[in-house]
Amino acid sequence: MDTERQGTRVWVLLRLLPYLRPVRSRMIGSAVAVLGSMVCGLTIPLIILRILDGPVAARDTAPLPWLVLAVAVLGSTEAILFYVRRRLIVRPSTQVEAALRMDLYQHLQRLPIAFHDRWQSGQLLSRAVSDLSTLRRYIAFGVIFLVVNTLTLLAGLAVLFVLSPTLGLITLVCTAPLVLISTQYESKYSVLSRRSQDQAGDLATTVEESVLGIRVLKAFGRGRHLAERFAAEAKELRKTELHKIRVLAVLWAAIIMLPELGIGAMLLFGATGVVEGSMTVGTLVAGITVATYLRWPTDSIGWLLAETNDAATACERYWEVRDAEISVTGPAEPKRLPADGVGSLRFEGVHFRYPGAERDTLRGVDLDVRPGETIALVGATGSGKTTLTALVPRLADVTAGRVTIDGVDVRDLTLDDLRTAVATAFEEPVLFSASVRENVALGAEDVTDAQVREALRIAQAEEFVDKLPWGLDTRIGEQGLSLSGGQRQRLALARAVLGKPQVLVLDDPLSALDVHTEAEVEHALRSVLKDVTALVVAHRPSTVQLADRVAMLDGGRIIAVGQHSELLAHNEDYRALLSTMDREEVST
Ligand SMILES: Nc1ncnc2c1ncn2[C@@H]1O[C@H](COP(=O)(O)OP(=O)(O)OP(=O)(O)O)[C@@H](O)[C@H]1O
Repeated sequence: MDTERQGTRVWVLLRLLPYLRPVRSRMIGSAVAVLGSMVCGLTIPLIILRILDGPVAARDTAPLPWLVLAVAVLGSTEAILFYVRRRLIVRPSTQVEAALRMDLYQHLQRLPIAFHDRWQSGQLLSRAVSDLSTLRRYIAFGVIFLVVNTLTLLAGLAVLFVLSPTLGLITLVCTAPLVLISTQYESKYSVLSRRSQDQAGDLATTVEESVLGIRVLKAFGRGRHLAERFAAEAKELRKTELHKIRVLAVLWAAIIMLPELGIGAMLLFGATGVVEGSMTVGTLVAGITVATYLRWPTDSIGWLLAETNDAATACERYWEVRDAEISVTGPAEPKRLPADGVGSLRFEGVHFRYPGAERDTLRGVDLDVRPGETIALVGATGSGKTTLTALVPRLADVTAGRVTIDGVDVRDLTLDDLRTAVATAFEEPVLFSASVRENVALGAEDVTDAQVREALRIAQAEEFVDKLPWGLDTRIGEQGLSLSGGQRQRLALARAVLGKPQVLVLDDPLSALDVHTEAEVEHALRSVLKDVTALVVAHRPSTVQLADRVAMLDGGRIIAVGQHSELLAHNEDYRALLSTMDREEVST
């Protein structure tokens, strides 16, 4: 890895510092505790040396109890400090993880729809969950042990050199290659381990898809095709797992062999030294004990460096999302909607281009939706209807031109004011696993039951909600799966009208419904649209019938505006479009 890249990786980790600041005393305390425990561990061999070269050599047991007591005290302190480290670090590491996760979540809420269109939800989920746990583990363990184990290794080698340069040199000769080998193999292992996780994820997706899509697969007789895909993926995963085991086998062979060779060499040179009188037994035993103590710090360095690598990758993935620009923001000097506003909605010379697209999706749209009027937006698929409606609540911003409500550019309003004035319902009603009340209020504060009931009444949903086992308190499952399509749509409409918005933007609420349910929702829509300015994307002639006027979009431009009957009588393109809508309706 080149130096510049290394530098960037260190930088992404350093960007965590502001999150660590509030917990720095506990982190430092934890590092000091673990350092203290290592010092205790390294001091014990020195007392063994004193025992062997003192009382044992002199055959004098008098100082023995004190020295043994010192070993016991040092041993217990080592254990207690280890415990203290763990206690000190648990809270800060989870606190940092929670703060990072909260900031990520808030950022995701504020990022524009264009961002969410580009990113797979699985990617965001894995960053919010597994990458942040990797970081927590690194903060709680990796970074502290990387520092402390390096210091212990250096201190241990220094002790060995002081005891006997020969023993020090032997340990150094065995330790250096071990650190190198483990660093190299750990990074190989971490690449393989990432690959096997990805492959296991792909395998799980194949299983999930084949279970969810079992009807389609059976109906089309494609079970065999998927089984072959599964077998190929499982084979790849097995290959990676075997590769992982081969890498681990080499690594562990080195981890076991090199220190044992070192101890063999120490025994050879040390025992010769003892026989020749150039080394005491105490020095030899203490040297071997220190060398044995250094095994964990030595073996772990490669693994801790790999953990650092993983943490830097997790961090990079985290900042990638956090650095994504929030392009839709409130204005520095917001304006207010006029108090006597009537809810007129205008598009003036609106252009819009999706980020990265080569041409504009909307190319100069002018449209005036009068107060209280409902305009149905029709056009061939891909003509830009949904895109145009997204500009009103600022799910995206115009590239040129402007959208105004009562003469005020929507970009001059605070996002809160704008989203109080404009309510939206989408073609696919999204409901959350919560009660009916919570789904309708959707986090709006100070909403009374009477208001929720009124919204349900307007959306013709009160009757069926009252028949649910716990009325407003009935929890509806994820995506409202326990409700019918028409019921879900009516709840989404109730949500839209709850705050009595001045402007309603609806993406055809009738399009995904069967004929019977459509009638129920159509009834609801009539009631919802009565007193509000509305722009409704229409995919069906039945939706068009609900509107006062119709605007026809073609290739990102409005090509005709007028009453349905007028357009039907005089506009050839409109008649052609309606006949395709009719055909689609018959075929659904
Ligand atoms: N996130 C996006 N990034 C790039 N291009 C997009 C994006 N979303 C839509 N488009 C493109 O913009 C054009 C207009 O799409 P839009 O969804 O507004 O059409 P529509 O008229 O609502 O179509 P439909 O009737 O099928 O819903 C299409 O060509 C589409 O491919």
